[in-house]
Amino acid sequence: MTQLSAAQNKPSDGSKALYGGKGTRRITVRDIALAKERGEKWPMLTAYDAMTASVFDEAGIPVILVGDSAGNCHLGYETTVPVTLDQMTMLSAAVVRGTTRPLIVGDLPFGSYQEGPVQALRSATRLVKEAGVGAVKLEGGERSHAQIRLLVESGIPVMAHIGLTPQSVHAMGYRVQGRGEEAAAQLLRDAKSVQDAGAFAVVLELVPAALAAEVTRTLHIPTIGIGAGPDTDAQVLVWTDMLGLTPGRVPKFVKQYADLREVMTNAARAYADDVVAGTFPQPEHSVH
Ligand SMILES: Nc1nc(=O)c2c([nH]1)NC[C@@H]1CN(c3ccc(C(=O)N[C@@H](CCC(=O)O)C(=O)O)cc3)CN21
Ligand SMILES: CC(C)C(=O)C(=O)O
Ligand SMILES: [Mg+2]
Repeated sequence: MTQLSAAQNKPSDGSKALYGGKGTRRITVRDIALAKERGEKWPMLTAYDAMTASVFDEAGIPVILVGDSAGNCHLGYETTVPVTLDQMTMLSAAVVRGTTRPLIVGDLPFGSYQEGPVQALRSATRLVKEAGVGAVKLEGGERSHAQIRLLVESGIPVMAHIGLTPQSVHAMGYRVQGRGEEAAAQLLRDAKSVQDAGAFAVVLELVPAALAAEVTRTLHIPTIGIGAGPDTDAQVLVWTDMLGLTPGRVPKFVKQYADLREVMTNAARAYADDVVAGTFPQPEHSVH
């Protein structure tokens, strides 16, 4: 085992960076903290299954979020609201099994932590013990302070999530947050509150770029932006959005890096055409 060297300010496995580093052991929240000190930007992606997660591991993605966006991106619901803790436990366990290097963060679904800190600890404990995640994420700033505090005191690293919090869609819609003086001040209070509660990082969703930059300068924990401009410490995207697999509209902050829907549709049609024409299977696909 190599020792963590705070003096050299490097990840403990000797690799140079979260992304592009060569280490094979799991990335920890300590490595994430050191990246902010180095001023290093890093990428996060969601994943909901072992196979997709193994691709992102191979690509060097250092942090994978098993998002409750699995609700609309993997399970066919309209929103994230119906997703259950049982479902998140199963999907998180698959992502852990499919990876060796990335830190796996399990999203706590709606209804699994809002009752209070004790419920939050019971839910987070399932993701840690049954799925094997290295951290959990929950939505809310000041309103989730007590939950974050108890989880952190209990030894579970917590990623916070403020700005647009999709589990509250029925109350807030999918609107930009932190616009105007009052709302900006509230977002800053939320950011400081989750940091004070012990969160190791915070997602800023759909907030004005200048405000996200201010939060990033103010906090000592890393900020992870989604629709929050270029000046956060990290970025996150939903994997089916950036690879062109999400059915229907995607948020305008998404950059699409591939069109997997087209690739898969063409492949399925080519296979179907072969079957109908009798050109698949060929002798090499048969046993004799
Ligand atoms: N496929 C997918 N991608 C996501 O990024 C995502 C999910 N699902 N599900 C959970 C949450 C919900 N998110 C959303 C959903 C909708 C908008 C949206 O419609 N935004 C408008 C802008 C609204 C405004 O300007 O006020 C847009 O057109 O992008 C944004 C984020 C982000 N998360
Ligand atoms: C969009 C990210 C931050 C998320 O919470 C999810 O994918 O569920
Ligand atoms: Mg989520």
